[in-house]
Amino acid sequence: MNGDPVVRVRGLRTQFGDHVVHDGLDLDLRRGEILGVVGGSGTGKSVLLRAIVGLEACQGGTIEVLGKQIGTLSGPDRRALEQRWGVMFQDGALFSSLTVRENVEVPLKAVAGLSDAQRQGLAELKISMAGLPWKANGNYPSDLSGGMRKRAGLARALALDPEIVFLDEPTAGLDPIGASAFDKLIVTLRDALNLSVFLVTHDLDTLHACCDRVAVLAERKVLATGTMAQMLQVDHPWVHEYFHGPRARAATDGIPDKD
Ligand SMILES: Nc1ncnc2c1ncn2[C@@H]1O[C@H](COP(=O)(O)OP(=O)(O)OP(=O)(O)O)[C@@H](O)[C@H]1O
Repeated sequence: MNGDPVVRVRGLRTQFGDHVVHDGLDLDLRRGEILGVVGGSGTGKSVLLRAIVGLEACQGGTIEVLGKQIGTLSGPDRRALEQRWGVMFQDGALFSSLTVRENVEVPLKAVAGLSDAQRQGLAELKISMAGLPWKANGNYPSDLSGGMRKRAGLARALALDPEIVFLDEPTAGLDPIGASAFDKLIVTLRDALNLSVFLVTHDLDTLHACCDRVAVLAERKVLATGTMAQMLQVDHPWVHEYFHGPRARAATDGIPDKD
């Protein structure tokens, strides 16, 4: 990991009507890191993710991804940049009428020159990298458990060999064993594929197991960033309660600090 940011957000402002979600928000995602983005419900974690990938309009500030400023790119440049990241939305956002393999093939259709067989082969590879069994290729999303649907969403996010992966609450709704397996998968894939990972979560276990740094959203901005150990020193009521509360103590029990 080095200090070179692959995502650089400065002075971001987003709002819906009169409701200002972010105001003067600054954030970096460094190359090769797993950054956990936390905050209370409604603090704008998902809106931030969507703004970075260009799915949400911004009312101020700048967002650079891989050195390119989102919002100033021509159509072809924008599409080329979009191929360098993958997004896993909270519910997987899979097409219900397509099999898992067909879902993963969707982004691959943007790649010119791939035969049907090559596209299928690549999709099957990503599905297996996401830890799904072979037979899942032909399953429809409705045939899958919640955890398997998340893995299918992850396979689709990996389809184009991205440099950055955005994960929106990847362990929400999973049982603790499934969540822990997913945490390990994220770290394994980051290491194997040299990914930079922007990970929105409420899950303290995930923060401990995966994240190199944490960014806390509160009061419409990023209030604090740092390692888990540094978060314990932050003197702010919400941050203190989150990182020192009973759930935090349960999550840290027996787990050594990352640093
Ligand atoms: N399309 C929209 N129109 C109006 N308001 C919106 C829209 N999308 C999000 N919001 C509002 O923006 C705020 C931030 O939403 P967001 O989904 O980013 O929160 P969050 O931090 O991800 O919350 P949670 O942890 O509960 O998922 C919320 O108040 C939400 O109601």
